[in-house]
Amino acid sequence: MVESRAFSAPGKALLVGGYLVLEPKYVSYVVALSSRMHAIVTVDPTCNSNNDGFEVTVQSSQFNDEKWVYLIDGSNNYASQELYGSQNKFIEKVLFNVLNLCSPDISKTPDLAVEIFSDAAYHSQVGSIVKQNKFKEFCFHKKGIADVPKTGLGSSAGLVTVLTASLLSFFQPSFNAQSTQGLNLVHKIAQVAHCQAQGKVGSGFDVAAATFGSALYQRFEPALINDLPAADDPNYQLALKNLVNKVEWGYRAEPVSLPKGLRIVMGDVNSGSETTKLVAKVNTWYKENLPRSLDIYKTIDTYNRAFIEGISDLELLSQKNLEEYTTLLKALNSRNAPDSFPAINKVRDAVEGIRRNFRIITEESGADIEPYVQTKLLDNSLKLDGVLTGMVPGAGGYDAIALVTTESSELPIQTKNNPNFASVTWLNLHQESMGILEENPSHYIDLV
Ligand SMILES: Nc1ncnc2c1ncn2[C@@H]1O[C@H](COP(=O)(O)OP(=O)(O)O)[C@@H](O)[C@H]1O
Ligand SMILES: C[C@@](O)(CCOP(=O)(O)OP(=O)(O)O)CC(=O)O
Repeated sequence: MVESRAFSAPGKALLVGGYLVLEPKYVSYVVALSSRMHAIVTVDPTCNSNNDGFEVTVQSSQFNDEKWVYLIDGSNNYASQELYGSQNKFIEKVLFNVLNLCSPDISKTPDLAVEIFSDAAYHSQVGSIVKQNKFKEFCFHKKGIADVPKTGLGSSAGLVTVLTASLLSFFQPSFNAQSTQGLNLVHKIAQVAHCQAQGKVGSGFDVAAATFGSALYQRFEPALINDLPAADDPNYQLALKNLVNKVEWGYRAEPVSLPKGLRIVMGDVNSGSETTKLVAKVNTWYKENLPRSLDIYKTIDTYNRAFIEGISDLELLSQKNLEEYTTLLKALNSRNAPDSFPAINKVRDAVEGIRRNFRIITEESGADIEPYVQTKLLDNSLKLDGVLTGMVPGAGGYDAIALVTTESSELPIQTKNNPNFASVTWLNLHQESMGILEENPSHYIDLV
């Protein structure tokens, strides 16, 4: 009998903690977004089209029907061979690590098919057409995945996370994406695969958000992944199993959620900044400017924590005194909020402090974290009705702005025909608390 299971995982925006989160001692606040990546794994237990091993076909029909077909013959630590010359490191590394963790018997493994879908906000929608059914809708592009501009919501982290969940659900049928154990398992494998595919160990906040949803995140020690043996080392499998099943990683992913009545609004500006280059420049600046750079990081950390506290104060107020909280939201909508509401001041002062210090780093390091055009855009955004605060998310740069606003702020309407916002596309999404979700596979068929 043909069987299917489906999973989805959210995109991300790092509101506070950029750069600092690369070190385990600093906390960050990452919001999971409603834009989700989806994977549907289908298996016909009687089907095996290749005598030399089993095949895993991963298809992204949204992106010009792109397809990657891997043959796994069990040799060389379950290394896979792509049969038609297409490369996708993210898929390859997920396969490699899931297979090494589960070490299936090749002769008894049927072929697997995985279909990937990504929600619209991950990519520019220019030139795409929408296909939908009663449950889902997706944009279909004429170009392949590498040629469609990204918006920076973490498509590769989402892909790696759902693909890991879907493959684990086949190799470990009792896999439960809602259990702590299931989530931790996906998280570790997805972090390993994502780092290997990227060729670097980032902080992993994007994979954490895809797995656990919105969170206060502190990273694991990078050595955990860096110290794994090479992929073709005979000890790889054992080392991976040990790392995943026995080692305590020590990361923090504590669920958070924006207080009710508030939402996140992402403005896509441009896809112009490369995170790796920005990080390299900031690292050089940091090393050359010690101990002053450490003081700047400590100051930013204090503001980061004040932001987190301010959001939590707002949450508490919404629970304890709904009347005052409702007045606060109304005041925000009519722009005469500040002074009388300490929680608003706390959040705003914190973000101002973070931005001020990143502008110093921008000037001194040459890394355009908050370049002048973004400063202007953010300052103009803060003048709109319903905006609590705003920042350049993640590594910053020219890519995007993130605003925390009231639910009724209607920014697209407020900024229509306003030349100050001509460069901004408001993305249609909201904050989401949940990370990986198991979905109904029948919701992805008959898209027209
Ligand atoms: N829907 C998809 N189907 C297949 N591969 C995808 C998909 N979305 C993302 N990817 C993979 O992730 C890569 C983009 O990753 P990356 O450059 O890290 O961008 P991002 O910042 O969005 O994660 C793509 O080139 C592709 O290999
Ligand atoms: C600098 C960073 O702390 C944050 C980067 O955040 P982005 O959201 O800009 O990331 P990408 O999607 O990888 O471009 C690096 C890190 O945490 O890995």
